[in-house]
Amino acid sequence: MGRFQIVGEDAIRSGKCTDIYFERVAGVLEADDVNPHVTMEVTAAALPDPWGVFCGLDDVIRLLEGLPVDVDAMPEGSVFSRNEPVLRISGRYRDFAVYETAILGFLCHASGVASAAAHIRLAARDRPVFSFGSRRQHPAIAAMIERAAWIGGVDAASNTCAPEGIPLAGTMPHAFVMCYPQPEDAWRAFAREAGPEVPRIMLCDTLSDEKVEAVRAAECGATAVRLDTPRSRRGDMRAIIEEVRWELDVHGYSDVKIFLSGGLSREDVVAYRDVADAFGIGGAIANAPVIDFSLDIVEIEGRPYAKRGKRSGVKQVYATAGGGRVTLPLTAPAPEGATALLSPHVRQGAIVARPNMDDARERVLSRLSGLAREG
Ligand SMILES: O=P(O)(O)OC[C@H]1O[C@H](OP(=O)(O)OP(=O)(O)O)[C@H](O)[C@@H]1O
Repeated sequence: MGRFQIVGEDAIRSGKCTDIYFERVAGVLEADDVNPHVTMEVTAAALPDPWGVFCGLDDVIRLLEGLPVDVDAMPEGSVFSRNEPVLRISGRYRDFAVYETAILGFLCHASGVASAAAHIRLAARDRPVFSFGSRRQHPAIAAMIERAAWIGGVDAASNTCAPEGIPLAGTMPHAFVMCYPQPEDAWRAFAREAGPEVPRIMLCDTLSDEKVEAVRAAECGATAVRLDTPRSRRGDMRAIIEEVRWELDVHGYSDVKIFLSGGLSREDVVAYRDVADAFGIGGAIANAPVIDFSLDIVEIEGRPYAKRGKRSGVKQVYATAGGGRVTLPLTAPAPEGATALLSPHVRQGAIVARPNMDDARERVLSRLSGLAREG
């Protein structure tokens, strides 16, 4: 262990970050010379919503690279439903059993964040959504959080360790405003000194009423005002936003946008999307419930075999020509005009297809626009 309570990449990669029961049974299997060829599938038996967004595959592939296994999976950014296999691994059990903990950890967490981001992206309609929640999670996983949020459809992320290519967004902390004698001094300084690429979004709730500060910030050069108070206004927030909008308009600042943040939930986004112009979302994305994926044997030595509650046999998920989805045994003929969703990613340890973050995001956004059209 180093300076922080963090498990290093080497420990994860070598299978040392695992549940102890895998190590205990590995010794038993080895002593008995038992090592069957198995296929295991990743499925979620229940979801917090009717659909989720599959994410975390990139890390799983990097983890399994070099092992004598085959991996087939849906592409990252695929929308999936309960009981649909999103990934399958084939190989000799002892060769990869110890990685189950890390495989599920990668997928459960990233898919939970991506799913929450996608549901909020859908709820926000045309309003921009920014990921502000890396401070709600361990800093060691900030890149994962921001990548999953980006794939889920947010428009930008706040953490400077977000993977390259994700646009960064941020305004100013309350502490910055409080470093100056008055908020106006802080806003003027920001308007004067921040780089030309930085939007002049002024935080307007530090000392006075939001509508008073909003008009003053507009006078100091704000292009948008950030209201970070929904959490503390206990049900009056909509009236406050409308009042701020009114005051900005009557004072000649109808082009100044209203940016909302602070403890926002998906329900808040629905409630305020007609009066707020953009949303900064922290915990509702970063602290999303994980997807409860499990990794189960469905075939041993070519024979369908599964524990109670799981369907035996290797499966394929098809997107049908009519826009539906069906899960069938891999041995069954594909429905006419259907597209198979699980495709090869690793063959005997060699990566044959690598996820692309932006393609994954496009996949989500395209599905969300379909869902939005369906209403
Ligand atoms: O509330 P969440 O949705 O989880 O989003 C993260 C919050 O963190 C920041 O506020 P914070 O009060 O921590 O700091 P600040 O006042 O300096 O911005 C940011 O302004 C959001 O309000």
